[in-house]
Amino acid sequence: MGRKFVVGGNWKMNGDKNQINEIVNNLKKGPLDPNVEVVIGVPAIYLAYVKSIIPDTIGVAAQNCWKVAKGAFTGEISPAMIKDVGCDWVILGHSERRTIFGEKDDLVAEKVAHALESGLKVIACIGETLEEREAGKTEEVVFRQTKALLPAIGSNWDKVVLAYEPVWAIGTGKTASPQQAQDVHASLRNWLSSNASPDVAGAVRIQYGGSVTGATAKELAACPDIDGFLVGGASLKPEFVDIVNATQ
Ligand SMILES: O=C(CO)COP(=O)(O)O
Repeated sequence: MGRKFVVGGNWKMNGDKNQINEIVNNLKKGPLDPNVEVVIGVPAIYLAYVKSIIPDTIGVAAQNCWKVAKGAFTGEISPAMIKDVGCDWVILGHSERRTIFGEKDDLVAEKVAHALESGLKVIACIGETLEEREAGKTEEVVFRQTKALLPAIGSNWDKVVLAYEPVWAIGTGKTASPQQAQDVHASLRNWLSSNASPDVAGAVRIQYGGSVTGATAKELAACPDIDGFLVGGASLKPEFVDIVNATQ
């Protein structure tokens, strides 16, 4: 036990230098709970800029990367490049990558494997659609997505944070209830105990993502198997500080 709370801000394809300056100033002003790990997911083109103005206590993540170090892959970036500009994290398998860009479980796994081999830490996203939830398939989907990651992660679980993001809750204003989120987190941890190891299950941090706000964060954060958040829209706003501080 003793999992350190970890809050990610996924800016998605938002922000320009002016807005980034505002967000970073707000984070500097905080105050941010020193017991919480904070990682911001930045558009690739601004990674180096953000890294140059953000305090070292805040992690910086790319929102995607490719599965090899270099080569003829026009438009892609590699984990080696992310590291080269001083960043330590990448978000992989986000539902927007899966649905809009057609990324399947096996591609996400290849990306996770290469990112970890390259020395990046990974926020790996999983989560069911509304249709899957209504068909009673939430666990099946989340277990399938996680199973694909097991060989990719291997013994690197200490470099991985899982983000459970039900697709129906993302950007919709429909936050999962604390009970709904807790139930999935607990059953995922249970599944990991049998399919990875009890140690992994006990240690891995599972974030919840999907319409988290300053108003909903505290109750969610109080759930025993919720170890942090991956925040979209609210990570662009001053209330992100309240979300970081939700366990206080
Ligand atoms: O997709 C998300 C974070 O990765 C969640 O987005 P919202 O917080 O905007 O719903």
